[in-house]
Amino acid sequence: MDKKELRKIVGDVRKQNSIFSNKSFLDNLMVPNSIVGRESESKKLVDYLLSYEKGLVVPLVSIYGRSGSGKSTIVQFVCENLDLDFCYVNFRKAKTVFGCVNLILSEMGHPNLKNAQGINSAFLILERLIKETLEKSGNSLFVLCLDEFDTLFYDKRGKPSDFVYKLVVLVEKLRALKKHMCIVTISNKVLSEFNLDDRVISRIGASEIYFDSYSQSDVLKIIRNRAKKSFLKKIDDDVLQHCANISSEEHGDARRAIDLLRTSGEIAGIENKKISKRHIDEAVSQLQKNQITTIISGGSYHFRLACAALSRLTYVNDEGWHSTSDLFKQYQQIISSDTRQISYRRFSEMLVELVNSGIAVSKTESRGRHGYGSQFKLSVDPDLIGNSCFPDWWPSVVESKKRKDDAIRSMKALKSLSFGRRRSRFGNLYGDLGL
Ligand SMILES: Nc1ncnc2c1ncn2[C@@H]1O[C@H](COP(=O)(O)OP(=O)(O)OP(=O)(O)O)[C@@H](O)[C@H]1O
Repeated sequence: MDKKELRKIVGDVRKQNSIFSNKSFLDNLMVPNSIVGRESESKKLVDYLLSYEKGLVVPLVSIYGRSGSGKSTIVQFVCENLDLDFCYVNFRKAKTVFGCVNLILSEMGHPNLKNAQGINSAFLILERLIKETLEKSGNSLFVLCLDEFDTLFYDKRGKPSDFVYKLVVLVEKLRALKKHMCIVTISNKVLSEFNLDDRVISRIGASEIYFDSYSQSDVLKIIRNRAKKSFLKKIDDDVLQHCANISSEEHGDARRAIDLLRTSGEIAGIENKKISKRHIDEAVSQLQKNQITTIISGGSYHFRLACAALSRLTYVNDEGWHSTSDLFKQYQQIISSDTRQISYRRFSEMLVELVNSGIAVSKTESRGRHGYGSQFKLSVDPDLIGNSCFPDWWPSVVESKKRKDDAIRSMKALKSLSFGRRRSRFGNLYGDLGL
């Protein structure tokens, strides 16, 4: 790249941003100054937390619901506006249980620990940091918010339940000092779906707050508010409605709506035009492409093979649902001969990862006397997945599909031709027979 090319990139980016007055209102990580609705969920959380004023707070509150339903936002908004100390951590970046502990420590200003230092010493440090924080502020309640709590349970070798147990023990230790701590877990799943030990379940109780998906009109209110603050010119309401409709197709998702609004603004900015419905539609495909590329580039070689196996079967056979065993066979065909295969069991876990990342959906189906088995279906375009996984290999799949389709077409043509010929040769006979 030379200076001229860089100048062009800078110009394009400025153009892209030209229609915004303040893009920070379209940042999904920012906690807004005001919240649309969600009074009853906020009240429930305040009820749980403020019960410390009467001497007892529940050790754990589980917040759960669909993505983009405002869980993280409401938890942070409530914590920021009450007299308490809190630490908000998103586990998304952690790969192990120990990594999760390190994320908490780092959020509290402590350098990362090495695995060899062990989880017990990590918890001793955490206890000290929490006590110091409460002493410094004079507050009596510390809230530990653990977002994307499910990540903890992806660590098959670690002991997620033990991690939660240690946190609950910490709550009890603080209680003995007349200080309080509440763990707030945030996830798409209900707590009972996690594999927690009985000793943990009996201690944490069942304090849950469910966040229902937003309705289309809730989403519209949220983006109307953001659009007013972030764009230089007013956006037509039918464009905002289109954006809210798309973001509520599956379930009301405020995050998706805000992302769509920002991306369509960037596309319209490059074209130097006002945002229209077309820009929203283009943003839909651009975001999907970006999301898939991020997931796939972050996945292991075997994860990409699992994606490729599902894409190939879907694309070549024009079929939706595929069993684990068919997908495993496909995986074995695609994998390069010099690479060691993963086991069938590990492969089925990988298919679950595919579902968790939103690339596929699954269902359980009866196989008669062979019990029940899982079936998987791609939720995005196979061409997009195939190309993102193995761009050198995918064209050969497209080519083989083309050959297969051509062969089917020729067969059909041949059949109709031979039938036509037969008709013409026996035309009179058919006619005489009234056929
Ligand atoms: N009630 C609301 N009022 C204003 N903005 C909201 C509201 N609910 C959600 N948002 C905005 O929508 C986006 C997504 O919200 P949030 O991250 O809280 O959802 P979530 O339920 O935690 O999603 P996920 O499960 O995917 O983490 C954020 O930009 C947030 O500011």
